[in-house]
Amino acid sequence: MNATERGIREQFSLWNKVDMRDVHPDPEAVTVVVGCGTSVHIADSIAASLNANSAFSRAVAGNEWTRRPQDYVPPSIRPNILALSRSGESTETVAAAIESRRKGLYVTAFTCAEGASLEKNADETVLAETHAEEGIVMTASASLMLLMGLRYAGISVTPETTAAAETLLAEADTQLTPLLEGRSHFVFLGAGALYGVAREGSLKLQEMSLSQTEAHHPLEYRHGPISLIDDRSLVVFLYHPDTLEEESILAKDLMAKGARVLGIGGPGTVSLSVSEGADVRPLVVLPVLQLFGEYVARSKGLDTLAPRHLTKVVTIA
Ligand SMILES: N[C@@H]1[C@@H](O)[C@H](O)[C@@H](COP(=O)(O)O)O[C@@H]1O
Repeated sequence: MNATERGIREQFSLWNKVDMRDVHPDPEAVTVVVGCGTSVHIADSIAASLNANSAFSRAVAGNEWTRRPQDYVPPSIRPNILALSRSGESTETVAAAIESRRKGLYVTAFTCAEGASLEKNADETVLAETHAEEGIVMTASASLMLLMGLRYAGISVTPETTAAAETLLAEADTQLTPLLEGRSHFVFLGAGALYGVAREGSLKLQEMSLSQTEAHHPLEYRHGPISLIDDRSLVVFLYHPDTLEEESILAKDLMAKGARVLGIGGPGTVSLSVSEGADVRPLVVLPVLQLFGEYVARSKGLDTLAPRHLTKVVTIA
């Protein structure tokens, strides 16, 4: 087992160590959540969770926030910034924090890197302890920042949530191999706060297994992308409990067209049940998406420790 896979399987003990102290959004302010790569996908789930808990928020990619903030939030609004970065050194995220503070905006950082540039350029920082040996691909660190974001949004993440995620991963572990056989077209579907993690599942699969993948809101899939479905398709369906019925009808339709469906929290060729509620579901399902990438990589004979063309941190001179 390489460090990437170990990071996925052994992350749960870290979840229960996260200390959030009293870090919460200002309910009167808009919160812009910034990051790059995995961190901006996690940001998307956090922003959805903040909105659902009455704190207006949106996720913006680091460089977009630095270069054209007016395209995301009107200049008359002065948002607070939540910056996410495992390394604390991604150029675009650090630049977004610096530029935000230059304008007098309050910056909170979630990171795994104590003393890095992001912490130095934030008003407050919450640190997560991750595996020192985590590889290029973000796994436990992504889960930890999502957990922190859910707590930031006021959602209760308890040891029971951790246990539910661990049980789900163990169940997935026994079911994934037969699903993959003959499949080369991968789709991730998720609604609301599950959309960010659907995108993250898709990114994980690209990074780990060099596969072409896509992520969509479930009912958007009928509006064009469905034309690609055939007997090479594998759809990872992250069911939202509020829209289970309409999503189940879509899954049935996809299976009738030849797709296999990994149904997480709903029906599929393989169905995994999720005991926890909608608010923590993005976190509970995330390790399964990480393990999915590992399985597809293994089926292609690829090592996920150091995927081609990727570095752990992207710094731009
Ligand atoms: N290859 C890594 C990605 O896996 C990571 O998601 C991104 C953001 O990193 P960080 O969270 O450290 O800012 O950086 C690089 O592109």
